[in-house]
Amino acid sequence: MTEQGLKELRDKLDKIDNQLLELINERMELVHQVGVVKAQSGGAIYRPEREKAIINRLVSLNKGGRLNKKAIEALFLEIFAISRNIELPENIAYLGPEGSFTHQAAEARFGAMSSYISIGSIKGVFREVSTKKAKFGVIPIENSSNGIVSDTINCLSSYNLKIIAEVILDIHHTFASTCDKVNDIKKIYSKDIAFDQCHNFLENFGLDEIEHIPVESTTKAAKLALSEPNSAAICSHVGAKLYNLPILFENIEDIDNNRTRFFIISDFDNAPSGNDKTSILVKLPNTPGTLVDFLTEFDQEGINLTKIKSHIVEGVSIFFIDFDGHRNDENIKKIFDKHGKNIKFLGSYVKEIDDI
Ligand SMILES: C=C(O[C@@H]1C=C(C(=O)O)C=C[C@H]1O)C(=O)O
Repeated sequence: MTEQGLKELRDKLDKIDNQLLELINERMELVHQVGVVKAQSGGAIYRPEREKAIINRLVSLNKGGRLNKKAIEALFLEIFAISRNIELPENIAYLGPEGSFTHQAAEARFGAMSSYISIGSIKGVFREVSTKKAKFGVIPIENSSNGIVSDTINCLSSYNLKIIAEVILDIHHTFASTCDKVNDIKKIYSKDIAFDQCHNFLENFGLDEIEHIPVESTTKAAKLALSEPNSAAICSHVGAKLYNLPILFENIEDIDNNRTRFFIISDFDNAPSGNDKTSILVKLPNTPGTLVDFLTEFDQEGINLTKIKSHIVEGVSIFFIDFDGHRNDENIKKIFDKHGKNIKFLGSYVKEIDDI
């Protein structure tokens, strides 16, 4: 391509950017007006079901262009996040530290312009949202290799907050160190579950015999590995970058679909989107057949169960259950009417995935 050809293309791009800027500003003006209506009526700013409907509509409209679904989603989620900040700037508390996978999940949904507060414990995140220091909280609920996160279930049981969205993140670990040679590494820092998830890698490189030091987070592991000679960290790409720790190997996890599901919690209920999931906690009498009877009712009402996990909270056995549909659906209402006293409703939210 000639210099002239390149200049012409760039001139065209500049024109399109000018139009985009004008259109986005026009959009933000309307968003501001929506914000004023919401402020008058006390309506929730974040409407995940509306955002999902917009993305679905745009994806189905998009025939033949170069943008795929993932690109449309990434573009518009960022626009929505900026929109919400124009309606009302809001804080997001996440399970830290900075650079944690939960931080990544939070940024995937709330974009670059939101204000984030890193909190050291899951309970702390619930507290921030309950006391209204943050409008939203982001916490992990389960990982495909390590199962359910007990602290999150305990807090969902004891706090009166709602799950308003789920976020699924592919979890990749990196092996990072200031050492050039793997043989020079004498100790490895990481979070306990990350060691478990990278067992094959450690064995293949003869790193399973050296000292493994579990610390609270993979970000802290990166920080420690930077300051100590002959050490390494198993951490996220973002964590290594945060401390400028050289990455020796990427994607060292044993299974390639290592995923974590996160919940976004807040203080309001979502309207139905047409493709929702509902989560509940159920406490049933400890007598034979009660669980089977309870689950049979879902079958009779044609409700598709997607997850059931038993869990002990303060010595009492409870069940964490996910199923398709919204709390306002007629068949789901029937279950709540009948078993309301045994059920704690945790939230109905846009379904991102069947199961992890
Ligand atoms: C503008 C609104 O508020 C938020 C921003 C949206 C947007 O930018 O389109 C959509 C849903 C809400 O999360 C709205 O509710 O319509």
